[in-house]
Amino acid sequence: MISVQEAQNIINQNIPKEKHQILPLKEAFGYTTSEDIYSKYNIPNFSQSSMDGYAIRFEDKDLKLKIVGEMSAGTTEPFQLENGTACRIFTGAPLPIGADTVVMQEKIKIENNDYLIIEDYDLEKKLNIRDAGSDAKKDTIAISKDSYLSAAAIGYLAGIGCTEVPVYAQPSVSLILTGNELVQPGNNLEFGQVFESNSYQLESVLKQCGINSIETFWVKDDPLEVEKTLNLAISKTDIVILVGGVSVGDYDYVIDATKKCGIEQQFHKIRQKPGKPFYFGTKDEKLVFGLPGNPSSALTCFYLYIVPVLSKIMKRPTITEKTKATTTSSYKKKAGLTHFLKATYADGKVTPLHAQESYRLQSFAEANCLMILPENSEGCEKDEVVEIILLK
Ligand SMILES: Nc1nc2c(c(=O)[nH]1)N[C@H]1C(S)=C(S)[C@@H](COP(=O)(O)OP(=O)(O)OC[C@H]3O[C@@H](n4cnc5c(N)ncnc54)[C@H](O)[C@@H]3O)O[C@H]1N2
Ligand code: MOO
Repeated sequence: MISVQEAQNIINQNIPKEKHQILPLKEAFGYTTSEDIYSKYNIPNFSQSSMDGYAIRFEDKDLKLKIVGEMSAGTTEPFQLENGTACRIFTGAPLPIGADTVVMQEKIKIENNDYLIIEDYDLEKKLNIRDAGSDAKKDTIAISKDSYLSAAAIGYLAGIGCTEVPVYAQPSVSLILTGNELVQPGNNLEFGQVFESNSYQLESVLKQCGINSIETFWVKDDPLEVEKTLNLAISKTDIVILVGGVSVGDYDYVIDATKKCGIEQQFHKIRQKPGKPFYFGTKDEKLVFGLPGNPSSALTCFYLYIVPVLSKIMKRPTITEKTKATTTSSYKKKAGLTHFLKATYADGKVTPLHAQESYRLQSFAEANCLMILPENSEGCEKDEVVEIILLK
């Protein structure tokens, strides 16, 4: 058995190089750019009014100005503004040639229907004008390499006319759920049967990590079936996650199957609770994880070991964050294993929940963090500062 830190180090040493792909802009949300993105246009590509009002030459601000012409958003015909005149203008419209300032319509008076008197004592030259190229300059970097594409970033790229984005590719993932006892929700639960919940939580958290390409297989505790499915999964996808059957029982065939499929074991079993029987292996650039079947153990191991891998491959912000908090109660444990307790965190304080057993998901459903009690500790006292992993 190895320590949590050793397990994390071994996984880190085996993370494959990131791959690149070009995606249509509409599909790029949640990815990270793998190259600098240049703007092909000045945005805005003309001097633009940011208010409904009147375009003027600033030097004319104290004159009575004759209102000539109108510019509305979408006007494509240029208009020349002469001295001593003003032009009606609306938000988003191009500025007439010669105009350098826009006065809001709330700050003027109209005389004799078509004469403008300005009553804006704070008026400054260039007020209410968006300069050409002020949001993006032609042939300069609009969004740099390694930027996370949030909703706003996608909107910005659309606004500069971008249609395709170079991004770090997402790995494809297979999930293999093993167990004779498993039935899908929706069926009657017969004696000895268990509703299959791991695929539900793992598909959800994979999606949260930005993985859409997920192939899910359910197999019986049958050595040949496990081996055949693992061979298929590893030939088709970059990452394979087996669930259940990684322990020492007579029906736990996963470790044998990995050997038969030529997967090189990097480690099996970690000094931690829950999740002690966690397995990690590699085949060429492909990664194989064996999560313990107990749902709480499976999800804890996923957060600890698979979330960081996905975030590194895709250079995406991770959905977990390590920080410190003060305990609201004591918790006792034996030295020997690192414990990850389902807990709630608020205002700098962490409270371990009841129901820490690894078959139970009830407390996990309530938890927003995992509280870490190190291998050699015998627990914690109330008001002690401990490390926690926030789950976003
Ligand atoms: N003699 C020993 N027995 C066990 C040890 C050990 O060290 N010595 N370790 C225990 C620990 S810790 C864990 S964790 C489990 C892990 O076992 P497996 O990975 O082999 O998982 P299974 O036996 O297949 O299942 C465990 C448990 O989880 C339920 N399960 C499995 N898959 C699902 C699923 N998709 N959805 C919902 N529930 C699932 C399954 O029914 C079992 O109750 O081994 C201990 N034993
Ligand atoms: O370590 Mo197991 O994952 O606690 O039940």
